[in-house]
This record gives sequence, structure tokens and C-alpha cells, in this order.
Amino acid sequence: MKILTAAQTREADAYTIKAEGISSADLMERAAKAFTTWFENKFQPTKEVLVFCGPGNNGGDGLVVARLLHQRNYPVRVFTVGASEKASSDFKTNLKLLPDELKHFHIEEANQVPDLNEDLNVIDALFGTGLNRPVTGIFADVIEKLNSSAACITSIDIPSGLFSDSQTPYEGAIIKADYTISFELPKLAFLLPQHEEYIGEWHVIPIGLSEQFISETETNLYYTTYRDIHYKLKPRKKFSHKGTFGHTLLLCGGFGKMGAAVLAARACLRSGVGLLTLQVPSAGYTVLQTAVPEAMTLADKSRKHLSELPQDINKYNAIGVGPGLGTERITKTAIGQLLATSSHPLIIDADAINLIGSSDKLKAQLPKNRVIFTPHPKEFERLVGKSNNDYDRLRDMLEFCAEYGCYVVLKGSNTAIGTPEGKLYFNSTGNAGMATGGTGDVLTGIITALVAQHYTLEDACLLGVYVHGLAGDLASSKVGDIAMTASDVIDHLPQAFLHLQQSS
Ligand SMILES: NC(=O)C1=CN([C@@H]2O[C@H](COP(=O)(O)OP(=O)(O)OC[C@H]3O[C@@H](n4cnc5c(N)ncnc54)[C@H](OP(=O)(O)O)[C@@H]3O)[C@@H](O)[C@H]2O)[C@@H](O)CC1
Ligand SMILES: [K+]
Repeated sequence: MKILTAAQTREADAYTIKAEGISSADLMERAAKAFTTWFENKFQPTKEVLVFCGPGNNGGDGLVVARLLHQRNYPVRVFTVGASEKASSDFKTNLKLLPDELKHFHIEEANQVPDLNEDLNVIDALFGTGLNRPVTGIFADVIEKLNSSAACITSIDIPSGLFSDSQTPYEGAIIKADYTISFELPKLAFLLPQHEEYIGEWHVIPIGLSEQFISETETNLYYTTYRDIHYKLKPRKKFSHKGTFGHTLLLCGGFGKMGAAVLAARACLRSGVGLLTLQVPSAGYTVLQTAVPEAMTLADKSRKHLSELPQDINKYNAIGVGPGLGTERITKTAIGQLLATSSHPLIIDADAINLIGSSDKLKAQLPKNRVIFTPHPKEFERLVGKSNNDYDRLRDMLEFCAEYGCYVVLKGSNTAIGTPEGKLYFNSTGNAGMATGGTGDVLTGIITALVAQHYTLEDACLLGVYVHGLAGDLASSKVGDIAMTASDVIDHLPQAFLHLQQSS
């Protein structure tokens, strides 16, 4: 699914209006109806609904929603804020359409905002995608009052005051919504961790914007959903054999961290790889042979650390390196050799990222278009550097991908995947239960297995991250997100792949 900017969304609105021969008020009515249906499914008409409307079309949406909820027997009060002479024409039209019995107040000072308690539902329709500067003055005072109340806040399209696709200036007030209901497509702002307290739980509802316009509009931003992913899964052909699905090498594990190698290996095997070889420090040899009997294990000459590469490194068609390795000097040397000698794709995680991140020499050795990095935010900082905010971080990530010709999978809620061509994908699966030790090792195993099966690096990242999150979601529905472990994620990989396969 594409993510469009506020400007592109405005164009999509205008295009749809023209193409369908409808008025902008008709489109507003359609959007407000879709919002009202969501609201009705979520909230009973037992609590009073207070709708706060700004002067633009977001406020216009609020007015239509108020009218529709009133028709459906919700107790509603409307509050308008801002100079009426500046109001948009669709706002003015819909203000006139409010029935007389629906209570309407105009707010000029913040003390006119009524006391708000948890027995009220607030709908925030102050500003949408037309916001063009930070919110201050009376609007900020109203936002402050709403934020400090215990009422449940649902924002129409976007929390008022939040910029959709660029950094909101720090002086601007922003609604802290419990729910955000966005029209047609998600907004970039929803996917950034720094906005968690503003967005709340978000949903996208279709309002019938032109599919043709959206498909023809260029963007480098995508939100990957089931529809974008399931068809990428390749069927296994009848006459295939284990060689068809690749031979993977995992260079993982260290003294006290053999579990990382076990998790990566088990995940790799559960992701369809043909053959798996691991090389682990010799102290881990028995552990791996026992815990993962399907894999072949090579013992490093060092007892505790990775210190050498296996012979014939180029017989493996994908190599995953990093989980549990540690950052010993000898390991760094081995990684340098790996970068210099391997001719197949490398999936680089954990301590291998830390080692490369701290060495300009190793960075300079990175082969182009053959590397996937899978950092968590701290590892990302070591690799790419610190950023001031999430927008800068995404920009820095894409610059890094372009400079080194690599893919970066920045793990987190809505894991972000950057490509050398400058595309940015945000994942839609996964949950907070996955924020636990070992889930990253699992992801390394999955992506390495997919690369070995000849998926493109981009598809391996997209599919791997999606299926990892899906397995996490399935695990969470079984064991809950508190008790969930990385092993639970592996245990649900079969179901996750089946889910993608069955409907593909
Ligand atoms: N287009 C369509 O057909 C459809 C659009 N839809 C809906 O419209 C929304 C976008 O509507 P919009 O473009 O009218 O912008 P909106 O966010 O309401 O605000 C603009 C107003 O605010 C003002 N203003 C801006 N910043 C300000 C600030 N910081 N502080 C104070 N004032 C500020 C600005 O005035 P200015 O002072 O800049 O002249 C202007 O008056 C979109 O999110 C969706 O909900 C749906 O109904 C589907 C159909
Ligand atoms: K809003």
C-alpha cells in the first residue's frame, strides 16, 4: 500500500471529485459517513459525543459526523473554533445543515471548553492535512484542555496539530488521540515511534479515492500489508529437491550466547531452507548438534568466539552472520575476511553490525547490492549515526543504503526497510510482545533462509519481516504478549507461512 504526502492526498481528492463528477461536499459526506460507521461500531450511543471543529475541511468532516451521529441517536454537542470568515466553503455549507436541536457553541477562549471527564467521547476535527504551520494561540489552548482531560479522543484523519509527513515544529500543540481514523491511506507520521503518544490506535478506512490516481502517483514510501506480500511467496514445485532451496551458512553464537545460534538456526529451518550449516565456537558444538539436529555444525577452532571462516565459503548461497558473536578482535578479523572473500549475499545482524559500524575499514569493504543489515535502533546508531528525530533517521538510513548499496531493516514497531534505490517500506505485522531477547536472531534466520531460496534481497526483507511479525501475532494470540518468547515466534512460523500460502 502506498503512503502519500498531504499534498498528494489533496491531489487525489481533487482528481476523484473531477473523475466522478461529484462535488467536494459529496466527498466530504462520503468520508464522514465512513468515519461515522467506524465510530458506531466502536462506541455505543450511551456517552455524549463532543465534536471539536476547526475552520477547514477537517472541521467540515466534524460537522457532517456530528449531524450523522445525531441522526443515529447519539447525544452530540458541536464546538467550533477559529474565525468564521476564514472557514472553508464546505465547512460553511455543513454548518448550515446542522439541525436546530443539535447544540452548537463557538469557542473564543479556552475557558469556554466544558469540563471533560471520562464519560465523554471527544471527536477531534480541528485540523487535518491542511495544517500548514505549528498550532498556537486559542487552538493550542483548546488542544491543551482536551489532552489534559480523561475523555476518550478520536481524531478524524490525523491528530490535530501533527504534520503528516514532516517534522512538526516543537512549539506546536498536538492532540494526543486514543484513536486515529485516517482516510484511504496511512500517513507517514503514524509509523514513526516518536509519535506513539499522539496517534493512539490507528485505522485506515476507504472513502473511494481514485484507484487510478493512487496507482499512477509516484512515491518511495510503502506500508506493506497482506495484499502486498502474500503473492510474493513462491510455490514449491513437485520435482524440487533440497538443493533447490539453497544452502545457508550461519556464523552465530558465542560463549554464553549459543542460544542466539539455536534460535537463528531453528527459524532458518522453519523458513524453507534446503540445507543449513552453522559454524559456532567449539564450546557450542554439542549444543547445536543436540538442539538443531537438522543442521550441520562446524566447530570453530576457538572455544568461545568466532575466529575463522569455513572452507569453500562460496558454496553457500546466503550467509547470516552476527547473533551472539561478541565483539572480540579475532571475530572482527574473521568478518573482514568474510566481506573480502564471499561472493554471495550477506545478512548482517547484532555484533557483526557493531563491529562493522565501529570500523571505517570494514565499511569500505562492504560489497555492493549484496548486503542486508538488520539492526535494532541502538545498532542502527552505531552503524549509521545518531539522528535528531525519526524523519532525520529515515533520511540518514536511505543515504546509508545508497552510499553502501545495501538494504537496512530497522527493527521496531512497524519495522522500516530501506533499499539502495531509495524505497522505504514499513511493515504492518508484529506486536509489543516481540520486544524480547532472541526475536532479532529469529528474523536473521528467516531472511537468510529466504535469500538462500533465491528471493531478491528486497523481497526477502519484505517477506521475512512480514512473516516474522505475523508469527509473532499468532503467538501473541495464543500465549499473550507478556509471556511470549522468541521460541514462540519460531513455533508459529509454520502457521504464518500456511496463512500466506493458503490464500495466495
Ligand atoms: N479535500 C477534500 O475534498 C476532502 C478532504 N477531507 C478532509 O479535509 C481535510 C483537509 O482539509 P483542509 O485542506 O481544508 O485543511 P484543514 O486541515 O482542515 O485545515 C485548513 C484550515 O486551517 C487553517 N490553518 C492551517 N494551519 C493552521 C494553524 N496552525 N493554525 C491555525 N489555522 C491553521 C487554514 O487557514 P489559513 O490560516 O492557513 O489560511 C485553513 O483554514 C482532511 O484532513 C480531511 O479531514 C475529507 O473530507 C475528504 C474530502
Ligand atoms: K483531526
